[in-house]
Amino acid sequence: MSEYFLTDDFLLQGKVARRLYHDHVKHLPIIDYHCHLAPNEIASNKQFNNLTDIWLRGDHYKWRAQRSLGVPEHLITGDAGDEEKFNAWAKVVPQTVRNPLFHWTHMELKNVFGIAEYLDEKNAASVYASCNELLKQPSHTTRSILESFRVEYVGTTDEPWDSLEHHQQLANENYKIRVSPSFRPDKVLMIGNTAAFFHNLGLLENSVGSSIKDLSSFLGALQERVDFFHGNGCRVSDHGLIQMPAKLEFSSALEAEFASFVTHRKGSFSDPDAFMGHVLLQLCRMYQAKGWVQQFHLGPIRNNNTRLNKKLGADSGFDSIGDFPQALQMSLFFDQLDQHDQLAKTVIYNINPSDNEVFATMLGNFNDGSVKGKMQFGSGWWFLDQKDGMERQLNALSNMGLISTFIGMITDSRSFLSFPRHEYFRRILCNLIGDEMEKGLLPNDEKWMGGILADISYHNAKEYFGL
Ligand SMILES: O=C(O)[C@@H](O)[C@H](O)[C@H](O)C(=O)CO
Repeated sequence: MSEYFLTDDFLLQGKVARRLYHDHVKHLPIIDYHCHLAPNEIASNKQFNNLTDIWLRGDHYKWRAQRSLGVPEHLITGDAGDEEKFNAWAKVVPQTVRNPLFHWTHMELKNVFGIAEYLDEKNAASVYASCNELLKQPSHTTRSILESFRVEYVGTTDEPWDSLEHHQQLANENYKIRVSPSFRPDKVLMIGNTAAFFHNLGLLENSVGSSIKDLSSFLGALQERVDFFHGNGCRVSDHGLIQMPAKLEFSSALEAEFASFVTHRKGSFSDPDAFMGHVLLQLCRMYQAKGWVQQFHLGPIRNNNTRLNKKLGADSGFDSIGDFPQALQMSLFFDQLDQHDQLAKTVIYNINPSDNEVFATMLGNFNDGSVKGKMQFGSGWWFLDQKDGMERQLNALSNMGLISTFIGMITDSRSFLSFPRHEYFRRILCNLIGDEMEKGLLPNDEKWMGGILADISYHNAKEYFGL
C-alpha cells in the first residue's frame, strides 16, 4: 500500500502555502452559516448508533457514487443492515478517486476518528468497529464533534412553520455555539404543485393560528413568521430556485384568483411565476427591514428520476446542474429592490460553473458602499464544492470582484462529520495564494496575505453576519 496521502501539508504544495495555512488560518474557528444539520440532534446532544447512522444517512453524494458503481439500492437507502451498508460504501471508496468524496472520506476518518488509512472492503470491519466504539463516548456526541472543530456558529435551514423549540433550548442553555435558524419558505412559494402547496399552506396557518384566505393574510402570516424567527435569533434567509423570478407584477385579477384558490383549495393557479415573483419580492423587503442576509441558491434541475424520487423523496441524489439563463433575472430582481433601498445583504450561489463570471460580476452592480462585501458570490456549491469548483469560484471572484471581502466556505451538509470541508477550503485557498506569492505574482508578505486569508476563512463572515 502506498504512503498515506493525508499528511499535515495535504494540498499545500509549497513552503509559503504551508506557512500561510499553519500560521494564519488552521486554528481559526468555523462559522458554518448554511447547512442542513438537524437542530434537535444538537439540542439533544445525540449519540449516533454507528458510523452508518452518522456518515451515510442522508448523504446523497455517497449514494450517487454507489449507484454509479452498480451498488443495489437496498445497500444504499434500502432495508440492508447498517454494517452491510457500511461495507458496501467501504468497498466502493477506492473507486471514488478524484471525486471529492475520496478526500472528504479520508479527512473525516482521520479528523474525527484518528484513522489514517485508506478505507476499503478489507479494513471495513475494523474501521466500523473502532469508529462505533468512539461514537459511544462523550467525545463523539454531536455537540462534542462541533466543539472539536471549533465551530462557533451553525446556520440551520428551517421551514417557516418550524417551532424552533430546539434553537430555543440551546439559546436558553446559553450553549457556547450559536445555533441559529435560517428562514427557508420555498415550499409556500411553489404554488404550481397544488397538493403540496395546500398541505404546506395548512402548516403555515397552524403556525400562526389563523386561516389564510387571501394575499394579505398570506403575506401577513409570512411577516409573522419572519418576526418569530427574528425573535429566535434568525438573521439569514435562504431560497433554492431555478432562477430569480422574471415576473414581479401581481395584478388585481391574480390577487382575486389567489383569494378564491386558497378559499376553495381546489383547481390550479393560473400564474405560478407571477405568484413566486411577487411574494419573493415582498419577502426580500421583509428581510431587508430586519437587517438579515438573504441567500439564493440558483440553477439546479431537481428530482430528475421520477421513479426513484417517488420512492425516496427529494434530496436523494437525483438532482443535477441545470442550464438556465441567470443574469438578466437576477439583475432585474435585485434592481427592483435596490431602487427603493430595499436590497438586503445578499449571497448568490450558482450551481452551473459556466455562470461563475456572471455571478462574480453581478455583485458589483449592487455593492452600494453601505457595508463591506454587501453582495457575496457564494462558495462552490453542491457539484462545485470540490477542489476544481472552489478554485474556479475563487479565481472568478478574484478576477472580477474582490476576494478579500469573501465570506468563505460552508458545509451545506446533513452530516456532523462534514466540517473538514472548511479545512479543505482553507488548504486550497492558502495553496492558491502561496503559489502566486512564490511565483512573484503576489507580494511576498506573509503577514499581509495571511491577514486576507484569515479574513476569508473567518473574520469576514463574523463581521458580515454580525456575530
Ligand atoms: O440547499 C439546497 O437546496 C441544496 O444544498 C440541497 O440541500 C442539496 O441536497 C445539498 O445538500 C447540496 O450540498
